[in-house]
Amino acid sequence: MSTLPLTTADHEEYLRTHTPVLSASSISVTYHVQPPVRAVQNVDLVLNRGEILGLAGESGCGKSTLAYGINRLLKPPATLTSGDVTFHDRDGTDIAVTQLDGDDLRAFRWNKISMVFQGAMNALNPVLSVRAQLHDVFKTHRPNMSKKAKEEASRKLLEIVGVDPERINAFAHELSGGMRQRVMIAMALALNPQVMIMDEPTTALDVVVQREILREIMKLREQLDFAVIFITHDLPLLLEISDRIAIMREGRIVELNTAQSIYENPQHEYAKKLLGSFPALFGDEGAFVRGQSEEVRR
Ligand SMILES: Nc1ncnc2c1ncn2[C@@H]1O[C@H](COP(=O)(O)OP(=O)(O)OP(=O)(O)O)[C@@H](O)[C@H]1O
Repeated sequence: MSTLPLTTADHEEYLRTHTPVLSASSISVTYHVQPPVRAVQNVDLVLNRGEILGLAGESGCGKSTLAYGINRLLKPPATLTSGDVTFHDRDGTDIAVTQLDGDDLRAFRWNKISMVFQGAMNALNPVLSVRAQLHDVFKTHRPNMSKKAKEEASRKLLEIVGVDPERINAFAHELSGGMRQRVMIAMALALNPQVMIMDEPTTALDVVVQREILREIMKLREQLDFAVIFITHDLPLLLEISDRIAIMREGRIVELNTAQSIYENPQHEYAKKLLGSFPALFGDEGAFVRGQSEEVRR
């Protein structure tokens, strides 16, 4: 049984003026442990072309599990017990993501949807240079690319994410946390995906570096036209950067709305409670938080 998330007329209007890139319906995921954990229950979610969709909710509510389910990255003991995911490609074809397997699934992943994982900055291989790791992405997915083209594309990617291309020779331990995270984002961008899922991509970084990287992501998605599902329990941050926000609780999306509406006119009791737990959002300081949003958007 599906319970529809609360929303407002503004949101309906928003949906009418945007085009979906990814549609997920009735997604349910269970971890088969004792007792079983029904981590995601009958979730419907549409991601529109070029938008940033924030996924908020307290730790353990199922945000990462939903993202893994959508991108077919679940591993035992988790299984997708129900649901369909359809990717609406730029060229007009629809891809039934839940039906893909083997080589088709591997080709789809990273080409169409890429993911920046929680703690990604620690995911670089310590014994390979940045060059080797960037080249590897192309070697796997673009086997016909020449060495020269791989080098050019890798340097260009570093430039795009704000890392000096000369650092292509560096190893992970020679880079700051922010730089390592930028390299991970460069790898996620390498194949020009239409969707990027970012799971707490900046939580481990200090606030100034976080802001810089987020500003970069917002700029990039305008330049490169990809949509983002951005997962965090930092609701004030989502209010700044997202077009829409889905609020999850106990495996379900309880409210789905434009960021503006969630900020000004939250519908669900839990959304109100979440907003209320960030006192700085209200009063003069609250105005400052939204004010920054305009600055970040520029
Ligand atoms: N490998 C696992 N085995 C059993 N249960 C799991 C496993 N991984 C996650 N869970 C459970 O699934 C539920 C959803 O977890 P999930 O990590 O998706 O939440 P989250 O909202 O992303 O949390 P966080 O913000 O802490 O990452 C939680 O109850 C969690 O304990």
